[in-house]
Amino acid sequence: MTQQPKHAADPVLRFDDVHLAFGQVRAINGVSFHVDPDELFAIIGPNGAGKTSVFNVLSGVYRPQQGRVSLHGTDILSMAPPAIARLGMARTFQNIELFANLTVLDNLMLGRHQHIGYGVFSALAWVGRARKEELRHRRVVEDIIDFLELEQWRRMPVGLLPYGVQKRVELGRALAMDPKLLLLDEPVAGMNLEETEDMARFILDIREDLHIPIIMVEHDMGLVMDLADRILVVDFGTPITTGTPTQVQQHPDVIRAYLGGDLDTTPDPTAEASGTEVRA
Ligand SMILES: Nc1ncnc2c1ncn2[C@@H]1O[C@H](COP(=O)(O)OP(=O)(O)OP(=O)(O)O)[C@@H](O)[C@H]1O
Repeated sequence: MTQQPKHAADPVLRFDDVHLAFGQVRAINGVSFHVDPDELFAIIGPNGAGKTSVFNVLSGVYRPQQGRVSLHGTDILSMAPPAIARLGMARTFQNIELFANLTVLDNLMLGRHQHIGYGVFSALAWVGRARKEELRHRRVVEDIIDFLELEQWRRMPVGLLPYGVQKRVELGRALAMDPKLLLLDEPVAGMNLEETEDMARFILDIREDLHIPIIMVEHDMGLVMDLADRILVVDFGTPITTGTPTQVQQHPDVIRAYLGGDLDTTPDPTAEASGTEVRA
């Protein structure tokens, strides 16, 4: 995996006054934020608030009617999803999107080839070079397997693995793309407590050891408050506030938008999963 230098620099991402509507539905209504190098930035909001729409704009799936979005200074709004991915925007999904019949190793290799690979013609013309490239990709993938502690499952078809491990493989596939910015869409949804704790540790390691900035959309408020440097709160597509976890938790509009009550982040002892959903 490419280690990215730690430096105080321009934001990695600028998302500036973006508007996206589907007919009468304003999915994103004047949202602006930036992500700094090494930052773990979270986006929270009730169901239908527009969080996934922001990710779909970032990965080129949705094209907004208004606004500017740039990754390391490059305008991405006119680019197609594969080009944005090649630029370094890697994503995991709410619902796992892996090849269930392929092994962990093959899923990760595919993730790498899809976005970085060499063409058939270079393979024919430069057999030696292509082989070297292949070995290099293989080493990167092996590093990711070590990093995410996936050794014991490396030769197993992904479809046979426990849910939490499949989510980890998906994270690995995103890492295989050498991301400049990692988008995590509900990384712990549906996980039990142990799986959630494992995932939290890997997310922190990605930021601290690999220095890859992250945007995370997540409903588990305990996790968000523990991990995020800053949080953007949206409701009905409209930004409510951006701030540190403490600032956000105390913001009256945030409390109102969520519940008309407390933004409770203490674990629910009756909950089976990680149990830190926002509760009334
Ligand atoms: N392709 C689409 N066509 C029509 N409406 C859409 C489309 N995508 C999103 N929307 C609408 O935009 C709004 C925001 O949806 P979005 O999925 O971004 O919310 P969300 O915050 O991610 O919700 P959740 O937490 O439930 O995943 C919703 O009203 C949704 O129905």
